[in-house]
Amino acid sequence: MMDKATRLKVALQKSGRLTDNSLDLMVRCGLKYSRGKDQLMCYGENMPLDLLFVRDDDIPDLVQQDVCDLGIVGLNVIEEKRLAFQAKGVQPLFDQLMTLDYGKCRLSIAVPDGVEYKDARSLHGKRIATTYPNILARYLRQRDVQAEIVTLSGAVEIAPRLGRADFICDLVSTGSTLLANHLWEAETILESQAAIITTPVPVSAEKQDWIHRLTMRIDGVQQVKESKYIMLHAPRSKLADIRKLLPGSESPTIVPLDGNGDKVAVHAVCRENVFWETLESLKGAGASAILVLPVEKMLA
Ligand SMILES: Nc1ncnc2c1ncn2[C@@H]1O[C@H](COP(=O)(O)OP(=O)(O)OP(=O)(O)O)[C@@H](O)[C@H]1O
Ligand SMILES: O=P(O)(O)OC[C@H]1O[C@H](OP(=O)(O)OP(=O)(O)O)[C@H](O)[C@@H]1O
Ligand SMILES: [Mg+2]
Repeated sequence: MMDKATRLKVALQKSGRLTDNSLDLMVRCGLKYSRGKDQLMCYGENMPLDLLFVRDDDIPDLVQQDVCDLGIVGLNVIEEKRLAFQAKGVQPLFDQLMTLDYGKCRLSIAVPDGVEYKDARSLHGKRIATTYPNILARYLRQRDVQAEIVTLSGAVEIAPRLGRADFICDLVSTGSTLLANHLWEAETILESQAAIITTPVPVSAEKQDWIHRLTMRIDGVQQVKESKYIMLHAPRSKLADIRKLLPGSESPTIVPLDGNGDKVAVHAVCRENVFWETLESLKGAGASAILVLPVEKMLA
């Protein structure tokens, strides 16, 4: 096992929307861990990698200050911090390594029911409540709109009812929070999902190697989620039709069947979900003995 200085430190959200998915991702990448007594750290038992649990807003700073080598956080927070650093004349040091397939949401302007909104000019001279003042300020600046930004750290959706703002700029996913608060989504200003950020401060060769391995494993984990392995028998004459029906597959393996010159076995990895409709179409095209198997691990 490597010594402390060579162990990767990864910052994750302590408790919130990204926590379960982030921890699950690490486990799928092979991490076995034991949790510290204070619940603030997890120690990797089979990889030189430890997890730190913090507020998501602190993750870019921890990576910026090189306290952590990697952090998993939403693009919304990354962008807000990047702009906040720039506004203070500080060079943002963290780099974006890769995006992840969860935490998908958007930062949108929302308007109280019954209030009109045509385009960004409708915001002119108004008060807008948000947790993302820098992203909103950039949006307004780019459209030459002057408005007052009311920065709140949470519960932004109730600001109009409290008379603190005319509009809000907040995260939306299903839209149910807006609906419950009598607001409607007028415009999206940023699309977001979880991402991994990394310190560009040079790390040791061992750490770099583990960052590379982790990236490859995450790629593999994200790819297998939708992937299926299909096996079927097909008449040689129908192969072209059947190949067209295999969703998102690269060149399939074609194996002759012993004692049956007309038929072959087709094996293919399909990188998209395989629905019953696809199996029915395959059968209709002449396929038989169709098997669909889950893919557990994949390394490109
Ligand atoms: N409704 C949603 N659907 C999907 N992803 C979301 C949703 N809301 C937020 N997110 C993403 O998850 C991140 C964390 O959201 P959460 O609401 O847990 O943050 P928080 O309240 O700021 O937590 P913390 O206590 O860590 O500061 C957001 O920054 C965003 O990237
Ligand atoms: O469009 P929806 O699906 O309703 O999601 C949007 C809501 O989700 C997030 O809050 P979250 O529920 O994570 O709680 P929080 O406000 O305590 O951060 C976000 O801040 C919105 O309020
Ligand atoms: Mg937060």
